[in-house]
Amino acid sequence: MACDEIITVRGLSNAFGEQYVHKDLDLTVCRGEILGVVGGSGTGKSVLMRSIIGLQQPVSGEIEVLGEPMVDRDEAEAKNIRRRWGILFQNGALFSTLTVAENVQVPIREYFPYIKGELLDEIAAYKIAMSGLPANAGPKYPSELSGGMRKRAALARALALDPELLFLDEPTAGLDPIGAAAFDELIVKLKQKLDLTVFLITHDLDTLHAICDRVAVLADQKVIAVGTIEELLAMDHPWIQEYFNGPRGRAASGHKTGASVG
Ligand SMILES: Nc1ncnc2c1ncn2[C@@H]1O[C@H](COP(=O)(O)OP(=O)(O)OP(=O)(O)O)[C@@H](O)[C@H]1O
Repeated sequence: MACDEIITVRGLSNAFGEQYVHKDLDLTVCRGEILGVVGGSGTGKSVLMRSIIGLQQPVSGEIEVLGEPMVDRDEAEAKNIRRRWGILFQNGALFSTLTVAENVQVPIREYFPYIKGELLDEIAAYKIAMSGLPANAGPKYPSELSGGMRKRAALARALALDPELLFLDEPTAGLDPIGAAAFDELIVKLKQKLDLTVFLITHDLDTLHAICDRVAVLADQKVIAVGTIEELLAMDHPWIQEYFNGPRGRAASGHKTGASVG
């Protein structure tokens, strides 16, 4: 099937001082897919995500998201584009002094200040339910939630503005295997219901096998390969072989969850 490009990265280079994280990196994400992004620690997965969402100014290269160029956009234009995606940062990044419901309301208040009172509460409650949290989670503070519930609360906030695109940075890190599998299933369900495209950074081999349509591998400052796990396994790159075909990779391929992609 032809790829309807929702994210296009061409010739991207990122550096901190003299240290290059990416050099001439290319990546395409197709509308409707769950793209897994993997790579060793420090290969620049988070920096890549930050570049795509406009939080990291690249040294060079072009980035287009939802048909809009992202590099050097002025703030007003960038703000309009930002409302079309949701982000779940690595640590959840919830505001600790706000309740779950108030956290979910933050982006709605920012972009739709005329939505107030009961309607605002209802939208937040709907997003909280959609993320698989009980209704009584709304008035709780992040510190009163388990790690898994905090992830779901952060997901509810990421879904607040009905995004077309969802960025997830290691969503299952720190969850027990049952919690992680449940989170994977939730992502697939939401993707199908809401027609989402998902950019998913993960180290979790179970997640890759269970829900990703394609996987992009970062190494040597580039995306060295993109494809289904089967396609990647056919490549003889040592990191890919060790990662997917090592003991943990083989175990994960035999323990897929009931989640399916569609
Ligand atoms: N703000 C920053 N200032 C300086 N260096 C940074 C900054 N952010 C990231 N880096 C460096 O860029 C490199 C890539 O970092 P990044 O967080 O993207 O890696 P990652 O692949 O997401 O790693 P992990 O899997 O451990 O989360 C690292 O060497 C890191 O130290």
